[in-house]
Amino acid sequence: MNNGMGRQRSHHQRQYSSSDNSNGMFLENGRWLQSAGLQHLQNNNSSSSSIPPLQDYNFYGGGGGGGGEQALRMYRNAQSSFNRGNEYYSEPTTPPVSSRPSSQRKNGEDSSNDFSPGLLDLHSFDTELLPELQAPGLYDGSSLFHPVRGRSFDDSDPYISSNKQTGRAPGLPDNNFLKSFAADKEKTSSVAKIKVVVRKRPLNKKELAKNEEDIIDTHSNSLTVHDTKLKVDLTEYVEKHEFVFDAVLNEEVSNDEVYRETVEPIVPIIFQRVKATCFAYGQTGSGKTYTMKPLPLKASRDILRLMHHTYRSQGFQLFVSFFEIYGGKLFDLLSDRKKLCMREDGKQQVCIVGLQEYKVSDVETIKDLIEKGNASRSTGTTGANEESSRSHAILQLAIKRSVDSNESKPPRLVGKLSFIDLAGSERGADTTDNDKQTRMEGAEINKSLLALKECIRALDNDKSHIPFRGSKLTEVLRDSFVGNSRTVMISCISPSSGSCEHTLNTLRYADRVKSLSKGNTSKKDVVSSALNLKESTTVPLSSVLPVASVFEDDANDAWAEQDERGEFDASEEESFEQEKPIWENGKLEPCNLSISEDKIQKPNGQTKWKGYAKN
Ligand SMILES: Nc1ncnc2c1ncn2[C@@H]1O[C@H](COP(=O)(O)OP(=O)(O)OP(=O)(O)O)[C@@H](O)[C@H]1O
Repeated sequence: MNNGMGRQRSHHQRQYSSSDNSNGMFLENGRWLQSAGLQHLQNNNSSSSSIPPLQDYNFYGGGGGGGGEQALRMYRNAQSSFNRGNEYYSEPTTPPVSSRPSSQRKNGEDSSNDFSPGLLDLHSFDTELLPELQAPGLYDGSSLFHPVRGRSFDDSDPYISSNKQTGRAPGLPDNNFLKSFAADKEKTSSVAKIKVVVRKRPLNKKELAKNEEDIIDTHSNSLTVHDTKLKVDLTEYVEKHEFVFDAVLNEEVSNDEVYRETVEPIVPIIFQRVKATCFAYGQTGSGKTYTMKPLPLKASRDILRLMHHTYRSQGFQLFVSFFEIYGGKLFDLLSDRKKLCMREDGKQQVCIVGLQEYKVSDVETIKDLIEKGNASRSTGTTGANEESSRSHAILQLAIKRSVDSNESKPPRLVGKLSFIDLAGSERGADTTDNDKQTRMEGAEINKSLLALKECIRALDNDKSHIPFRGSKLTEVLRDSFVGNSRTVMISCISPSSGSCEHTLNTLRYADRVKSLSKGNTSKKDVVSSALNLKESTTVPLSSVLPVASVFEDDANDAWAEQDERGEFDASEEESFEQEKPIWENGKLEPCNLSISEDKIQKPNGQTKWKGYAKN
């Protein structure tokens, strides 16, 4: 865990930083905001930035003629130019977090412009999705341009109000709106249920100092692990393991690209009654927190953009909650680590009683909340990571809407996007120099990760009973795997030879999750396992020859291919299916893989393996 806000780095101490350490938090903001590509948010006084004129990019493909992809590209272009201009939506009427200490907040405050926490409980219907997205007159077009009754989001939106002044009707032209709504529905069904992405981090200083080698070769959506082993006669040989995923991101990929590949495609479908989850899995120190930390802020920025633009006048509201599971118990990270209870209602929906939800309408407030939550997380030092997450942290962005535009009733959940930064998993061997509490934490963490694996296995085997109750983590994750849900798993791996065993475990785990994907047949599973079996080939280390480094060039080539990948949709699932015969027919068939390997030594001690066929 690398969120050092307001935290001391004393060994074996759990730090529960209080949220009032805002100065430290803001000082540290810059570092991770930069990694999130949101450095413009660093200046807390920047809320006066002017709002750029927005055009209707018909984000969901309205306009016909394959407009979906084009619209998405235009939207992305708009986003990047928007970001380059260091501008973002802000709600000047929303007080910053720091001005409203939790002690002064009253539960149930319900001003749409207030930074108002709400309590999640069993009676608020929060866990049940709004049955159908019903914009008034949506399909008959009769009242498309009638603003919803009561206070809707755009009432306080400076951009929208300026539109009103210029006489432009709120809402999109009806044809486009209807088309885009229909396209939304299509879009929802076209996004794959489970997407598994692997991210390889660079070798760190410790690994370089130990002369550990980079044993992972990445391609566009596959990777090879070069596992050096010893025979009984102590001669070394290399075993190669090939894996195929939806995407493989190498050490040169930025957090922005990670977002584009993983979360960005699922943001729009949250408005279509979908619960989506993005979680990072991997050994301690593999980069889970580094990967997960920027994602919620980027996602909220896009959600707010959609709320302000595509879905304006629809009465959507965004709520943020942030809690952690530590030692099998739940703590509210936005409410002074208040202990929470998890309950199941009659419909087997999991409710977290007492969890504070904050209604938010600008990126700045969300940033402050995320900072506050991160500063309250439990971290500790393990043998493998100085700032290791000792908890599973769950940040949820919930989109809600008032029923029948009736503001007196609590808003109902439309969709939800959950981000889970899983605690680092450790082997017993890694814990030898840790104290008892750290070891017990490790055991608890391993238990929940094991429970997660059991659930995945049960789902994989179409078992009628899924052991979600095996841990708090799996109870929380339950709606990620069942019903109208989408899951993105980011498997983080270290490239170093010293982590080979962990890396293989992570990749096998990810392979297992991938096999849950919609449309995966047993045939595919067989192919998949056969694939990895066939491609585990051995090469004597004596054949390894040190030659000049071509590492940089190769990596760049690989990433030119990666960059050209379009948005993630069902066709990716299909292409995954379609790629199988290619694999079987020899593009990466065993003969290609068993050709002798050249091990190329880089000046910095990294190694580039060559000799496989690129796909
Ligand atoms: N892709 C990356 N590029 C550069 N540095 C990275 C990358 N991934 C991780 N790191 C660095 O590696 C270190 C460990 O990363 P991080 O804390 O995210 O690991 P973790 O998997 O969350 O560990 P734990 O499970 O113990 O919390 C951090 O210093 C982080 O900055």
